[in-house]
Amino acid sequence: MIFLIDIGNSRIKYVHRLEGSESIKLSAITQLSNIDFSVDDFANHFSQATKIIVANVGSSTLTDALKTWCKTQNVSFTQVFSEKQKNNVVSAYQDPSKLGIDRWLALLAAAQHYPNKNVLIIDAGTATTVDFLAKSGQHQGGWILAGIDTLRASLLNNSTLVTADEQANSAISFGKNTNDNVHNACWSATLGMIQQGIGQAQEYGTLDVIILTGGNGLALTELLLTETHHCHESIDESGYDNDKAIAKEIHYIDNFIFYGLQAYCE
Ligand SMILES: Nc1ncnc2c1ncn2[C@@H]1O[C@H](COP(=O)(O)OP(=O)(O)O)[C@@H](O)[C@H]1O
Ligand SMILES: CC(C)(COP(=O)(O)O)[C@@H](O)C(=O)NCCC(=O)O
Ligand SMILES: [K+]
Repeated sequence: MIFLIDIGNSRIKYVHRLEGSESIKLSAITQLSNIDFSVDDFANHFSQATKIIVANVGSSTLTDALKTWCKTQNVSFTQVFSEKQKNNVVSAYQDPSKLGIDRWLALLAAAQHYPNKNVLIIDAGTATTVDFLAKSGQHQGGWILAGIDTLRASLLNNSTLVTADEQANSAISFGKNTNDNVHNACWSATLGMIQQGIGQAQEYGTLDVIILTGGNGLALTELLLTETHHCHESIDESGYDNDKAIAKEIHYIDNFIFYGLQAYCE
């Protein structure tokens, strides 16, 4: 059984490939907090593995241990790294090896799922990243912002009277207590970056697809759909659409980077 593993700075996520007859399907995602996962867990999770393909943006401790474990179990181990080019995708980075492998894999997945389309990718995890892939396959770069939880933690760790709960549902209305002021600002700032990213992407022409993924991807997709007009809703008296559609398609895909990892299975 082939396992595809994505190690982020907060959570480890993995799927295994369901070798079907016609097309390769992926299992549901298993998601574990990094603090709840260690060498002792490998046998529990990967005992059926014949091959492991891993992408890691965290410390190498886990991947070093996993590589050793695979050797003892006679399991094939491959760790993937960002490249200058793969298939028709070309990295924008001056040093392509420095682009987060999760971002690189999402670019490959976007090119495979939406060929010849302008695609904006938002991966909302420990950090919220934005990447723009032009229809030519040329990555145009992006942004890295502290993720929703990271924004909140940075504020709490650097102030005295500011307090906030661990998690709160996503909202961007003005808060009337400290907790809501902190939480709603994190969501509003992140949504604002996404809206700025849409504007930057539209400089390259029609934005065909927006993909959101990552732990906070679903909440941000819902916010984007409700808070931003995504269709021609208002025509002013001059008859001009004064509200350009932001994209033809907006999708939340929770296991998006695993499709990019698939490109390294062959
Ligand atoms: N059930 C959950 N467990 C942990 N984090 C969650 C959960 N649901 C949403 N999140 C949010 O997702 C973020 C982690 O997303 P993820 O994409 O797994 O991060 P990374 O790839 O950086 O490890 C957390 O910071 C938190 O804000
Ligand atoms: C920005 C990231 C930390 C996001 O990772 P995550 O939020 O999934 O932990 C990761 O893509 C990364 O480590 N990037 C390297 C720096 C760069 O992409 O320029
Ligand atoms: K991630």
